[in-house]
Amino acid sequence: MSDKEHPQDGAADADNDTGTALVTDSSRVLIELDRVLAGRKNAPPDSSYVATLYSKGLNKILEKVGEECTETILAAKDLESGQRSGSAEVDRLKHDMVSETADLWFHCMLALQHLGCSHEDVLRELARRFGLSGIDEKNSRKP
Ligand SMILES: N=c1c2ncn([C@@H]3O[C@H](COP(=O)(O)OP(=O)(O)OP(=O)(O)O)[C@@H](O)[C@H]3O)c2ncn1[C@@H]1O[C@H](COP(=O)(O)O)[C@@H](O)[C@H]1O
Repeated sequence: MSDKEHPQDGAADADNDTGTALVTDSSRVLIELDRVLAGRKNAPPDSSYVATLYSKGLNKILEKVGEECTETILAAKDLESGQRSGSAEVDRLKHDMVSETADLWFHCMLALQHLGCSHEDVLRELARRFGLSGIDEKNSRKP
């Protein structure tokens, strides 16, 4: 089912130019994607990829997060070992790394939405940590 068949998506009906414009505003694309993910909760289970994963439940969503995590690790290893290849090959390996990371981020956002959280909660946590040394932050987690 296309976005046109999900009226709750609103701006997702826009053409590919919108997708290109969103790349220049990284928080905007997360906001728009979260809005689509939230809307899919009311969609029939077999009407889209996201609706299908919601209907299959948390274990299936987490299985996808795990798969995408593994695929991201493999892409990172391939990119590192291909660094001395020709530039066209390095470009391809970088593209694979970015693509797998996008899959991972997407499925993490889906897991967050399924559990009543959103990317904004994660951004707030990153903002809270910003400027705090990793060692100090780790120590602050200890009871
Ligand atoms: N950003 C994404 C996105 N990134 C990755 N994917 C899907 O995530 C899946 C990645 O899993 P795999 O690489 O394992 O591919 P697969 O073999 O097809 O998956 P399986 O059959 O193994 O489950 C692919 O089906 C991708 O299409 C995404 N699907 C949807 N979105 C966004 O979510 C919106 C809603 O999607 P629908 O619910 O499908 O309309 C879309 O408009 C997009 O903005």
